[in-house]
Amino acid sequence: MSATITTTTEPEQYVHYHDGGVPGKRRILTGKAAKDTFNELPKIDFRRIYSHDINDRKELAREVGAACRDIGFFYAVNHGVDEDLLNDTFEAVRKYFDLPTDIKMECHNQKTEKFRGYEAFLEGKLDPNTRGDLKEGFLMGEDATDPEQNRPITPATAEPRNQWPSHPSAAFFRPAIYRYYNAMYDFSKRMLHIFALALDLPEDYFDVITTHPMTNIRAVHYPPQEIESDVGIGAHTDFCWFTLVCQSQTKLPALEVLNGNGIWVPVEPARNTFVVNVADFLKMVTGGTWQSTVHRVRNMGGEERYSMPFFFSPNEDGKVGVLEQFREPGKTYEEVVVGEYFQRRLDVDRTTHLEEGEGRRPYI
Ligand SMILES: O=C(O)CCC(=O)C(=O)O
Ligand SMILES: [Fe+2]
Repeated sequence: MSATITTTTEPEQYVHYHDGGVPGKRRILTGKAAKDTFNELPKIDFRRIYSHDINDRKELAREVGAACRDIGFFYAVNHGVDEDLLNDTFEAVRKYFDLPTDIKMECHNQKTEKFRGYEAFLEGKLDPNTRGDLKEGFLMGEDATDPEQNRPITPATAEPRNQWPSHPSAAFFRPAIYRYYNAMYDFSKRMLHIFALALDLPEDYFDVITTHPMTNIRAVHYPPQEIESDVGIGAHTDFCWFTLVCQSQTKLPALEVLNGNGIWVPVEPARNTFVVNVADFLKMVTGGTWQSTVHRVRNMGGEERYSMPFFFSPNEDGKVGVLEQFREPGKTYEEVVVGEYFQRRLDVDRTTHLEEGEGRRPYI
């Protein structure tokens, strides 16, 4: 005779996401199985980034380092970028998205290899399980032919990369975006020093591969979503050193960050505050010790939402590899060419944009 032992096991549940076209999943852990993870983002006071005293900058870096390791996201308060400039940029972004579709479509992003220009509703599809991202956007970035930048890029090219609307009713947009771009660029250069300090490296350690950074602003408009299964932007990681997000003041949070237990943690909108997140290249150099944390947007609060992420990357022809201090003996490590990795990730996004296409335009 044998006794029958029955055990009941809870069905395992997972959160699914796409990381540059590569599907990933994370088990949802609750009760006793739950790990020690974060349930909110720390607020870090960035006044110290402007201090002439290295000890102040190092103290700031310690707080930043802990957030990068444990969360991959934090709020930067007292960042020093002019609040009126940020408000004016939001106003310009709002006005731009209110323009007639044909004026926006003049700069349709499928006309450029680097996806610059206007992206229409549902054309983006970062999570293939959705009907597309419920957002419209405008992407610009490093371009040696735009005089407002007045900076060379690598590899040197005189080919334009950005597209700008030519209609007089949109003339306000380009200067407004450039004021924001140049302010965020300067702040990002300082920010990179803090990340280097947080890794116990000299402040300028990453500067040699960030002399001509790849950069992007994506201005985004998320209408209120009515269908529970929709997303504003599907779950993903960012492919840059780090991202600075300015978001408009909606009553309910819309940006969400995935924690170690597979729970989406809301990012509360806070006035004059940047949301900062570690992205793939910082994860790479730290051998994964810092997290490039998965995030998404769901705009369920019934209000229009606008955001203006600034993505800051190394030089296009730079190479990144795991830093000495994170290498394990006997293991071999390969370097990644920044521009190649970047373009691979961008191409995945661009082809998912082109899937079965009602109203979708071919890449020209
Ligand atoms: O709109 C946001 O708050 C974040 C957008 C985002 O994650 C992205 O554009 O990569
Ligand atoms: Fe993102």
